[in-house]
Amino acid sequence: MDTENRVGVVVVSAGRGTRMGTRESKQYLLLKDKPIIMHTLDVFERMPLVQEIVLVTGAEDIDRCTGWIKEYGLSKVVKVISGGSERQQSVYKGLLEIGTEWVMVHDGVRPFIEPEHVEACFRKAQLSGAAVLAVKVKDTIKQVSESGTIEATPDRRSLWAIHTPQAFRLSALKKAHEQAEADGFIGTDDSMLVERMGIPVAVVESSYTNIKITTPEDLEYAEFMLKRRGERNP
Ligand SMILES: Nc1ccn([C@@H]2O[C@H](COP(=O)(O)OP(=O)(O)OP(=O)(O)O)[C@@H](O)[C@H]2O)c(=O)n1
Ligand SMILES: C[C@](O)(CO)[C@H](O)COP(=O)(O)O
Repeated sequence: MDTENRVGVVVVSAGRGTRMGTRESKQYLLLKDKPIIMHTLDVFERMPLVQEIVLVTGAEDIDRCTGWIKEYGLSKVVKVISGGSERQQSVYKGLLEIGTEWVMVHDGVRPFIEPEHVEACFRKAQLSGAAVLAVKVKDTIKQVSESGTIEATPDRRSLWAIHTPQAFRLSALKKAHEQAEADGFIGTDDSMLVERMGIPVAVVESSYTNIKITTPEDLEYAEFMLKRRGERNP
């Protein structure tokens, strides 16, 4: 496969998981005896499209992650580095280690991403410059004031919940991060940084199962998802 058709992946895993409330950071909790982060890395490891993976983790977790990567035979993980205090800083540190023309950024705590959606996101980015996975919102979304009163009800037909991976030309994403840093701007995802550079970002439909494991009830759903996956691919 030529270099234009290969992509590097930054998997961010340096968060504390405060909303999960466990002593162990959520990305290292075991699902079917395997740390969540290893389930996530495994999806990208198996994709021919993926040339290299950079794992961004806590400084204190580098050694055990390196051990697991060997144990699970993840040959595409070329670097394990420490992240920053914000997700955005963790992503930027990962970008500095990527050597491919295209990059995808993925949350370490989204282990149920489907390879066909990863591929669709990358192909769309190659055509349009930048692309993210997302799902249409199912609820009615309200904008609520600090005092707890509804201020606005945006038209649901235009609302999407944004997922990862998010795919970009590496040079464009790096530039967007550097501009955000210079402006003191912190975004909750990478596409926000690219959008503010005036670059259009395409949205590709993902699956509702691509959850970000965030709060305790997500773990029960994750167990269910793994069981279902095991039954489908015994
Ligand atoms: N400084 C940070 C913060 C977050 N992340 C990663 O970004 C992803 C999405 O973040 P989130 O789910 O919010 O994770 P946490 O920040 O760990 O969770 P919380 O906000 O509940 O503390 C996770 O894989 C997390 O490890 C990161 O690499 N570096
Ligand atoms: C990048 C992201 O997963 C897209 O939904 C999300 O914005 C991460 O936000 P968090 O505050 O770190 O959970």
